[in-house]
Parts: sequence; structure tokens; C-alpha cells
Amino acid sequence: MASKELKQFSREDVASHNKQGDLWVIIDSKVYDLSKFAALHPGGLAVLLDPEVAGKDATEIFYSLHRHEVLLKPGYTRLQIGSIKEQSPRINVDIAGKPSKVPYAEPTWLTEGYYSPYYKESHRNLHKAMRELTETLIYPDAQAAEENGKRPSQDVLDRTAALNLHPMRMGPGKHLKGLELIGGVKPEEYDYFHELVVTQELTRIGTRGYADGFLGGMVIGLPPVLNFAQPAVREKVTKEVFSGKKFICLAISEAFAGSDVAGLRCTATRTEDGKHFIINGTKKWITNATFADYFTVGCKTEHGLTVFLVERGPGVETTPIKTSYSPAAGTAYVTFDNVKVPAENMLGPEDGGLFVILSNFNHERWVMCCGSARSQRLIVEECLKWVNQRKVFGKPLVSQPVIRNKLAGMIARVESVQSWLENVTHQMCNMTYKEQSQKLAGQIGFLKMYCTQTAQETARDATQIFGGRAITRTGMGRVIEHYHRTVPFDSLLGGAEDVLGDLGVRQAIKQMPKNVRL
Ligand code: HEM
Repeated sequence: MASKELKQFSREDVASHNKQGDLWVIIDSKVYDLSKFAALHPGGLAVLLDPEVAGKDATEIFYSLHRHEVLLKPGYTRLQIGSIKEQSPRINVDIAGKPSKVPYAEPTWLTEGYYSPYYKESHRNLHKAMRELTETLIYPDAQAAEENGKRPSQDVLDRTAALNLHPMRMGPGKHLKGLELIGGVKPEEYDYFHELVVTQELTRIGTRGYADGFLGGMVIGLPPVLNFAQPAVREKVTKEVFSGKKFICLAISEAFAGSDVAGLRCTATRTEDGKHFIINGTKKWITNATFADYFTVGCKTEHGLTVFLVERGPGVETTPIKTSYSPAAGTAYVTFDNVKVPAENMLGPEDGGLFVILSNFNHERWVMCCGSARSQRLIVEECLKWVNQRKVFGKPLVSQPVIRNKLAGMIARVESVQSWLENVTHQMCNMTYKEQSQKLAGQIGFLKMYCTQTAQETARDATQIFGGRAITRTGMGRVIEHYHRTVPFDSLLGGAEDVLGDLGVRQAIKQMPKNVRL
């Protein structure tokens, strides 16, 4: 709009343009000329010619039928020819980049007038910078890629690499040394709460396939390289991955074995000269594999499991798998046929791979909890807005007790999930990596199970609240439809819900003192 001179009109000026071929409306103090557009309007011509709409203030009816984003599409912004004299827009005017004012749309620490023991100035600075970055740079790329199924654009990956976003997603550690971090956070003060902020802001974008496509493979596939690779391999691979130029994925699950890692069938056999391993086997559901250059692969070796870093090359094939979210995630079936891998690409000790794989799970699952907690909150925000603006039987939807009851459940669930997550994050900040592995596997297992159970309840309630709009991919309920369709991913990836709950109980039973009795 910047290049076009906008005129000022009175309501009487607008009222005279109320017929086919000469049709204006007012939406939130802005005047739109729909004369030519009316015949192309996806909602039809007749609704626009209604005497209550043509030449009138259509703000309320417009917002009961469209998301605000419709007006922001370039093709539609140009329909605005002016605004009403001495009036200014009142709807969604101060939201971009700032915390939402909708109750419970932000966690407590971001809500004005509330307190938290966990977050310092540096977390707040990081939060501001991340919100702006995601809304201005990543959001548009995510919306496009979720639809067209392409991986995140190289431009966005390069620009986020230049800001050192990628290493920031790997938690605190030596890999941040000497880097200038987003929000001015000093590498030595970077903790798991900073990482939580980064993950939760990225999740707010609300596109589940893209979210995994946006280097989800790095988040789960690079830690074994950071923690267990030989220095030369580690240096090379982390540099390439953090630059956004090369992609890595974690290849553990198989059609034969998912959560039961010990049942893997992919094999690695040492060559006679001892310098290489030959890998044969398959992997399934591998996030980012479609475009990955590196694969962190769990293999059966002579006396156990061993993890290898495999570079794409002869014998490595990836076939995209169609899942219920976007191909932007790059989910693939991977085959390794006589793939020759140097022995120095072993990650951790030979036959000691189970520990490498298991120690990786805590961080992966915790990241997923950060995401789940934040995406549930996005749904709460969508529902609160909808119940307030949607009218049924002449009253806002929220006047129905059954709807308020659903909202109560959703809000209570999201608040409890976030609080538990913050407690676990606080433990992580105060424990060594080894202590985390020993003490938090059960806690994180339970937390992830609870996150994904509550997420599915919230998806179901939100679908009921939005009705038919929750089953269409475009329009008012598009966020709910997407959430409901993709929410099972969280409950399966990184360990299935039931398996994690069981893990937590088994860990607790192991820690039972021998001498306790009722
Ligand atoms: C600048 C003005 C307008 C634009 C650019 C616009 C654009 C659109 C678009 C893109 C859709 C498809 C659904 C979506 O993506 O949300 C739509 C649907 C619709 N529009 Fe509009 N519209 C405008 C004004 C109006 C007004 C004033 C009315 C008043 C009744 C109206 C009534 C409808 C209806 C009934 C639908 C179908 C909704 C559904 O399927 O649930 N539109 N419009």
C-alpha cells in the first residue's frame, strides 16, 4: 500500500457505492473497493450485495467469516482505496512481534504483571529477537513450504545461520564458544531456558511439517556427533551443518523396530583390514532424510549396537514417505546397500551404541515437550478468539457453558504442561549431562507422555469448538485442522506415548528403596 495514496472518506461517501459494479465496504475503518473483485470473491457475489453489507460497515460480519490474514495478502491489500475520516484501525493493530494480550496466549513469564523465578533479562531479550525473527523471516517461508512441500528455503537457512540460530538449538555447550548469539545472549550464560525460548518461538509458527523440516534432523541427529565423534569429524560436520549448507538426520527407527531400539536389524560389519565398516539395512520415518547429506545411523555390530555417521554416497538411497504432514519435513525411507564407512566415523565405542542412542533421547524428548507445550497454547489462543467473536443463537459462542467447560480444561492442561516443563528445564540447568541421563529419563518420559495426551485432548476439544471450520484446510479453522491432523506426530516421534509412560514407571521402580513397606 505504501506506494498508493490513500484517500479519506466519510461513511456517506461509502454508502453511495452499494451495487454490482460499484461496490465499496468498510472493514475496521478502511475502505475497500470490491467492484471488480466481487465476481471473483470466494464467498460469492450475493453475500457482498446484501443491503447490510454493500456500502456499509462490514467489520463484524467480515471477521465472523475470515481470518485477519486475508486482508494482509498482497492481492487483497490493494483493494483498499482509503480510510474513514478521523478513524483508525482497532483490530489486530499492535500484535506483530509483541506478546499477545489474549489471556493464556503467552506463558506466565511473558504475561504483563506476572512473575517467574526462571527467566532473566537475557531470556527476555532473546525472546523479543526470536519473535521478530520468526514472524518476519521464518513464518512466510513456513506457510509457503507447508503447502508446496519443499524444504525450508536456502535463503532462510543462510540468514538464520548467519545469526547462529542453528547452534543455539543444540543447547548450552562448547559448540557456542566465541559465537555472537541472537538477542545478545553471551555463549557462557546460554542455558536450557534460552533453548526453550528458541524452540517455543519456532513452534509458534504452527506448521508442523515445516517445523521438522527446519533442521529437526540436526536437533536429534547432531548430538551424537557433538558428543561422541572424533575431533576432526566433529569439526567438519558441525561446521557444515551450522552453516545451513549441509543437512543431517537421525536414522534409528526401522520397519522392524521403533521404540524397541535393541531390535534393530541394520548391520555394520568390519572389513578385513579393520579400517572400514560395511552397512546394510533399512530405516523408516527418517525426518529430513530426503535432503540429508549425513545420517546418524544405529547398526547392529558383532556384540551389540554401534552408531555411525554415514555420508550420502554410493549405496545410500532415500525415498520420500507420504505422511499426514507436509513433505517439507523430508520424511523418508532409507536403504543402505553395502555402504562403506570409515571406522573413524564411529560415534562412541564399538558395541556401545545403545548408550549413545539412549543418552540422545532426553534432549530430543525435552525439545518435543517445549514444542508441544507451545503449540497447545496457540490452540488455546485460537479458541479464545473464536468463542469471543463467533455468534450462535444471537450470542457469542462463549456464552455456552459446554464451551466454557472445554476451555477450562484446555487452559488448565497447557498451564500444567508449561509449569512441569519449566521445572524439568530447571533441573537440566543444574545437572551435568551424565546426571541428566541418569535422573531425568523417567521425568522427561512422563512429561512427554503427558504433553502429548493433553495435546490430543486439546485438539479434540478445539475441533468441537470450531465445528465444520476445524475440518477445512483453509479459512477460520485452518490452524485447528492442521493441529488436529498433525498432533499424533508428537505422540509417536521420539518414543511412543505408552512406551514413555512405562519407561518412567520402570525407572521409578528401579529407584525404590529395598526396605520400604506400608
Ligand atoms: C476485502 C474484502 C474481502 C475479501 C478480500 C474477501 C476474501 C475472501 C476469501 C479469500 C474467502 C475464502 C475463505 C478464506 O480464505 O477465509 C472468502 C470467503 C467468504 N467471504 Fe469474503 N472477502 C471479503 C469481504 C467479505 C464480506 C464483506 C463478506 C460479507 C458477507 C464476505 C463473505 C464471505 C463468505 C460468506 C465467505 C465463505 C466463508 C466460508 O466458506 O466459511 N466476504 N472471502
